[in-house]
Parts: sequence; structure tokens; C-alpha cells
Amino acid sequence: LGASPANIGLALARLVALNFLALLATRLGLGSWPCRRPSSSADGEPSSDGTEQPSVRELSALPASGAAMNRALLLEEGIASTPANGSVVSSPSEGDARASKIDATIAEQQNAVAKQQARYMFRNAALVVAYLFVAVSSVWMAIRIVNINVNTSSGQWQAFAEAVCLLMANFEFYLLKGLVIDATSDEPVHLVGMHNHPLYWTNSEGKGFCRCRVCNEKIGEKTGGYLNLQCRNCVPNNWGYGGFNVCVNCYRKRASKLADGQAKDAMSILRGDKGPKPEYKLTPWQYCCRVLVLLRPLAGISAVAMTSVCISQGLSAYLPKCQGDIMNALVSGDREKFHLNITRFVIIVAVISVVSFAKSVAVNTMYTRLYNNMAVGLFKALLRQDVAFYDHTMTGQLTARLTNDLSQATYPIPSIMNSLIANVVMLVVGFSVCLSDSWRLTILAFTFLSPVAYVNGLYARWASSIQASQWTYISDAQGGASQALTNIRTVRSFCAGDAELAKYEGHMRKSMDVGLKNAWGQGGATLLSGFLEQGASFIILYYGGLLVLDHDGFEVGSIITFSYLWNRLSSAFQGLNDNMNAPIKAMSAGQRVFEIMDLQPDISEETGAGPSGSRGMQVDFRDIEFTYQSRPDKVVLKKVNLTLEAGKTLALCGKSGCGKSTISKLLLRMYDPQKGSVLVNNVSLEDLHLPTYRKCIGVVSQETQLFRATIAENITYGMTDSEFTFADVEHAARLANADEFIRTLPEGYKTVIGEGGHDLSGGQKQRLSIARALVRRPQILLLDEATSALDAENEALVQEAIEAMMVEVRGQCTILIIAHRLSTIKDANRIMVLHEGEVVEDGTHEDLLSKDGRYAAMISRQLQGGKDTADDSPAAASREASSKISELFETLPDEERQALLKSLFAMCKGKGKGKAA
Ligand SMILES: Nc1ncnc2c1ncn2[C@@H]1O[C@H](COP(=O)(O)OP(=O)(O)OP(=O)(O)O)[C@@H](O)[C@H]1O
Repeated sequence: LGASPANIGLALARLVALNFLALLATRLGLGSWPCRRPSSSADGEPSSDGTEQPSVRELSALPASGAAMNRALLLEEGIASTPANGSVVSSPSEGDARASKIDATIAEQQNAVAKQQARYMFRNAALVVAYLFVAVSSVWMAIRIVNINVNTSSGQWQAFAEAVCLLMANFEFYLLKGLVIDATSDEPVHLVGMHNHPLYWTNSEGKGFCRCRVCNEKIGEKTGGYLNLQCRNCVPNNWGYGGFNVCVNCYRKRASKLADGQAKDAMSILRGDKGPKPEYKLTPWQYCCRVLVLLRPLAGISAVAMTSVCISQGLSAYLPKCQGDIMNALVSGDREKFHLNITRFVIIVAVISVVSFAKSVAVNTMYTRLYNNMAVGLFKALLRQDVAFYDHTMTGQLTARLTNDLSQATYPIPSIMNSLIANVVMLVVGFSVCLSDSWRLTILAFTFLSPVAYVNGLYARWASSIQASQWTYISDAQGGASQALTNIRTVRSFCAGDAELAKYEGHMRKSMDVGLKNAWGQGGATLLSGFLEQGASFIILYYGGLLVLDHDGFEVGSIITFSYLWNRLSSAFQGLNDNMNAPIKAMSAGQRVFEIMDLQPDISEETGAGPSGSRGMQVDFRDIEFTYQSRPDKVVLKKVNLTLEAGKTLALCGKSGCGKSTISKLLLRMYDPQKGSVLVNNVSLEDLHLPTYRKCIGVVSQETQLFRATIAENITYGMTDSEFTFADVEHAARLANADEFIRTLPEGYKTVIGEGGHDLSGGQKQRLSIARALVRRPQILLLDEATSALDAENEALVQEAIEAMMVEVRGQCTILIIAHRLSTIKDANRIMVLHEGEVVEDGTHEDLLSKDGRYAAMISRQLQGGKDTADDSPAAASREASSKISELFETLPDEERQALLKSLFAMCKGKGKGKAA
């Protein structure tokens, strides 16, 4: 296109030079020539000792042959204690070999990551050189373009061709940079079902806070070292939130589970009562549609937000033009033009102010409402999930979704409005304004935009990692200091003051070193970007001045317009770079939010009819077989058949772990059995409306869950105001032996108790739990070892409350008691003994005693003061002993009892142990 051979030669030389630099960067990044991945990540390549090592890819999809690994994991977690019977284990040695391979790979990654950091430093340096080369050649090309005579058609063609070349040079660089980074990056690990993006081995030491998304621990010593798998799309902030990291310990466990060939199933958080759900994938397009759907009710406010962003940015970009025109009017001495432009300026400024106000209100309103809607939707979705979903998920993982992921998924929306759209409008309008004034100066000035953005971007990335590590060291120091100060007496007694001081100094020194490094880095970046920015200003003034002097249709005011605009356009361009990441981050967080919002439980709480009958319900378990998903190899209930007759009491007893509580969970339909059915008044539980049915059940469980609320609110938990009166609450509390202690509290029933009821004793909590069950006037009462965790005195009080409760509801309520204590179960209409998930004995107290089986043995052990094999903890032994003493005490004649009491009190006098004795 009219270019001379010399020009073509130069263009080719530039292209060759750039490609050579890219190749050099690749070579430095890989540490080998010809370019080839380092052996540590190559598939199955032999290691230095000649043995074949598993590759990262191999670990991410370990073959099914590692069933033994599953057993190793079960052993490690204490789930399996004996060699498996063949169903789980294929060969223990195979599992051990696999485990050591996993460890070897982790160790190898540790070395690889250390070497890799040095390689990446050289690679990045080569890329910076390549970029400098592109930037300098771009400026040189721009200068050539503006000097081309465009009055001839060949000149126009040449200017056009060179402008395209200028663009291409920059484009080439970004393309090559992407290729180099791709080629030199290590192989990713895909933790299927856990995270959708690829993960890379990284060493996070001194790189700020990162938390493992599985165990929620800070990556570091506690997690088995600083090596971790990190997602490069989901980058954490300085406080370690928002990123996706998996620590070595969790990876080891996951890799072991992967060995069972059930990658997705083992790791998926998405599951219901029937098992894991299909993997959830959200494409960028689907994510945008989901957000738009959520924004639909906010369409009005979103339109106002969008329009006001466009108007305010458009006018802001146009404002420098007005300022330039005012200057031109001044230079030419045109009063009329001057007044006209001043008026225009005032009007534009006024409109910008008003529109900015509208923009700010609209964008913030939209964000707040969207966040609120999504938060409520997500919490609602979490609440409706099956209990099996929670069995597999740590509470930390779920709260992270409600906090981190939710804000990450929604935050980019105002940022996209305020920055992305705003910056695009600023660039488009600003560029058009500049172009309309002078295309030459525009090309020249714009060649500086990219280098300034590049330098600032490089520095911003470096500075944020530096600041994050500084913060880590400071917080390590503070953590150590606060621990030492809290335990100052121990520090003194062990003379550990100097050691603590040395640790503190060590952390602070590291932080200071990083801070000093930052000071130099910041200075260098300021110097470089200052040079570039001043360079651009110089070009604008110099070439603009020449154009004015040449009377090339360019006026003084245009130089003002350019100078003002260039600064704004430069920050818009840099902002755009940062904004590009926001939607990517938002999408991965959005995926984690939407996958829960869309997850439908297998046990629906919305369908079905309410249960019939009002005076106790009959419950039948027919051929029930049940296994927990998290323990697929253990059948908890085997062909269990039992009937709770309406208004009658059924007691369940048996060894710990035989499945008693599981029966009560199935009765509440927390889970569905794999085989058989539960019938309530001859209607399958699956056909009942669960909330209505569960309202008919009163539960007193082994551990009482109390909330931070008043005593009255805790007793009436889950009930609406119309369902009870204060008199009902008092009555229930009185029956539960709780009224007396409640009245001693500062504000009686209105006293607020701490989370989990930590400010109450175990017995008090249990009595509140009994009151909670009673106030609902239940048709089914479940008492699950209500006294198992109490001392003798509290046990007696709670026992009394239970007996009062049973008298109160007898005949009107079907009662299921799970207990070991003879006094609790002996009056039941029917007693069933469970053993390893099967009903082995069934009948009344007398029937079972006469059978002389397990029940009789258990009772005789209790009466002889021996341990009940069902519960062999020291606390249980002590309970048994004290109950035995009480029973003996009851049998003594009155005078002997008085005498014994007197001598007991005399023994304990002055030792403050009267009550305990
Ligand atoms: N959510 C769960 N996930 C997996 N296994 C479970 C779960 N809950 C209980 N189990 C297992 O099921 C078996 C039966 O438990 P269950 O709680 O029904 O026993 P239990 O007879 O009530 O014992 P205890 O008298 O000690 O309360 C036990 O082996 C237990 O480890």
C-alpha cells in the first residue's frame, strides 16, 4: 500500500524481533530448550530414581483400582477399624502404594513450584522487554504516521496501512503474551465436581491470606504446608476471601476418594436424599440471563441506572471540548462565542451533577435490592435442602456461600455499571471528540495509553501481592503477641519471653523487608508511569503546538481539550483492564450461588396433605432398610418392622450405634429409607405435608439446641403467636421442672440466653427442651435419651420432668422413648430391643424379663450396678453407680436413712461438697 521496501523490511524485522522475544520468554518459562514442559508435570515420566511417578493429571482422575485407598481413608478417619471383608478393599498394599504415590507427587510438586517461581520471574522479565519493544516501536510508527502527507491518495492509503500496523503490533503482543503464558504454565488439576476452573499448584508462603475452601483453615503449617492448589480465575482478596484454594491435606483426602473412581460423587456438594445430583454448569451467557432475570423486577431502576451512567459519562467526556472552545473564543476575542460556551459549560456541569446523583441512587438501590433478593433466595434454598445435603457439607462451606460468594456474585454488578460501562462510554465519546479535532494528534497521544496502563497494571498486581504478604506477616506477629499476652503467666513460668519476642521480631522484620521492597517498587512505577504520562503531555503540547503554528486547522483550545481528555481516557483505559476481570470472578462465584439456589431437595416439603386424627397417631415401620449416604458400606437398619400404637408408649433400647436415633430421624422424615415405608395413620409419610406433620411432633433430643433469644422464644421456637398463650408457656415450663429456675433469672421468661444456651446448665437446657416439646401439645412425642448427658442430680430433675410430661400427655399422645434407664422404659406399653439394626426382642417389661435375653441381661447389669453395655463411658458408669445408690437408699427404713444422711453431711462438712456428696 505505497510503502517503500525499507518500510516493509522494518515491519518484518519488528515482527521477527517480537516473535523471537516471545520464544525467549517461553524458553525461560519452561527452563528447557527446545520448548518442552518440565518433567515434574509430564504424564507418568520416570523420576530421577527411575520409578514411574503419577502425574498431576493422573491424580485428578485416579482409576477405580484404588478401592483400597477408600479403605485407607476410612481407616484414617476412624470409620473402618478392621480389615474389610472384601467389599471395599481390593488389596491393602495397592492402597498403600497409591497413598505413597500421592505423597511423592505432592513432595515433587513442592520442588517443582519452587523452581517454577524463579522460571516465571525470568519469563515475565522477557515479556516486559517484549512489551517495551512494542511500545517504543508503536510510538515510532505513530510519529511516522502523523508525518505522512495525506493530501494524495497513496499517502492516505499509506497512513491507513500504517495505522492498521500500529494496532496489529499491540494486538500481536497481547496474543503472544497469552500464548507464552499458556505454554509455560504447569498442567492444571481438575477437581471434578468441586470447582469448575482448573487449579494449579502454588506456594502461598508470604503471599497473603488464603483459606482452604474445603476445611476453611488458613493455608500454612496447620494445613500441611504452604503448597496448595489455586484457581487463577478466582483470586482471593488481601484477607484471603473470594479465592479458591485447596490445601494439601484436603487434596490428599480428595485424591484418595478419587481413587475409588467416584470423583464426582465423592466431592460434589450437590446432593439430596437420593444421592449426588448432576454437575451444575453455568456458561457466561446463562449467568448473564440469570442476573437479568433477577433484575427483571428492578427493570425501572436498572434502566434509570444505565441511562444515567451513559449520560453522565458521555457529558463528562464532552466537557473538555467545551473548555477548549472557551479557550478558542478567548484567543480569538469572540465575546459572543465566549458567553455561549460558558453557558454551555454551566448547563453541562449542572446536568452532570443531577444525573450523577440519579446514577448513584439508582445503582446503589439496584445493587442493594439485588443483593437482598439473592441473599434471601439463597438462604431459603439452603433451608429447604435435605438433611443428607448437610451431612456432606461443612457449615463453613455453606456460610462462605452466603457471605463471600454472594457478595462476589453481586458486587461486580454496580462495578460493571459504574466502571465498565462508564469507562467504555468515556473511551468512545472521548476518542470521537479527539478524532473530530485532530486525527494525527489522536493517534500520537493514544499510543501512550497502552504503556501507561501496562506499567500501572504491572505495579498494581505486584503491589497488591506485596501488601497482602505484609499484612500476613503483621497478622502473624499480632496473633503470636496476643497469644503470648493472654497466656502471660505460662510464658513467665516457662521463661519463654525471649522466644516469644524473637518470634514477634522475626515476623515484623519480614513485614518491614516487604514494606521496603514496596517502597522501591512504588518509586520505580511512579517514575516510569510519570515519564510516560509526561511524555504523552509533551507529545500533545509539541505536536499540537506545531499544528497550531502550521495553521493546520488546529486551534489552541484543542490542545486544552486533548490535555484534559487524555488524563481521563488514560484512567478509563486502565480501569477497563481491571473491570474485565470482574465478570469472570462474578461468574464463578455466581455459579456457586446459583447451583444451590437451583438445587431441589429429594424430600419435598411443599406437597402432600396434613395428617388426620387429633389424639395420638399410629406409626408403622414396614420392612425398613436404611443406609446413610456418607457410610454406604454400613446398613444401619435391616428389615425393621415396628408399630407405635396411637396413644401408647414404645421404648427402644439397645447398644450404642444400633440404630435407635436413626428410627426417630426416619419418623421425622429427615431421610427416606432405601426400602420399606413409614406409615402414619396408614398414610405413607411420603404423602404427608411435612411441615404440618412435623408440627404435631414434640422432640426432646440428646443434645438440646438453643438459640440466642429469650427463654419464652426458645420454648415456643417455630410456633406462631396465634398457636400459644403465655399461660401455655408457663404451664409447659412448670411441668418440665423449669419454671422455678426461669423465675430466678434476671428477667424471667424474657431473659435472653446466649447462643447454644452456654449460660445454662445441661439440666436446665434439657428441661427447656422438654417445655418446648410440651407447649406444642404434640400428638407424637420423641424422647431420645434425654438424660444421657447429665449428672445424677440434673438427671433426677429431668427424669421427674419427663415423668410429669408422660402423665400429662398419656393417652393423647403416641410416645417413642429411646433410653437405657430402667425407670424410664419399664412402664412403656411395649419395649423393643435393637441389635445391629435389627429388632431382636419385643414385648412388655415383664415379657422381656421372662425371656431372659438381651433385655433381661441389660436390666440385670443395671441392677447389679455394673455398666450398661449400651453406654460404656465413665459418665455413664458414674450415673449407673449413683442410680444404684439411690435405689438402695430408697429401700432403707426411715431412721436408718436419716442416720446415714446425717453422717454423710458430717463427713462433707467444711469441704463445700455437701451437695455433691
Ligand atoms: N448422619 C450420619 N451419617 C452417617 N452415619 C451415621 C449418621 N448418623 C448416624 N450414623 C451411624 O449410624 C449408626 C446408627 O446411629 P444411631 O445414631 O441411630 O445410633 P443409636 O443407636 O441412636 O446410638 P446412641 O445410643 O449412641 O445414640 C451408627 O453407626 C452411626 O455412626
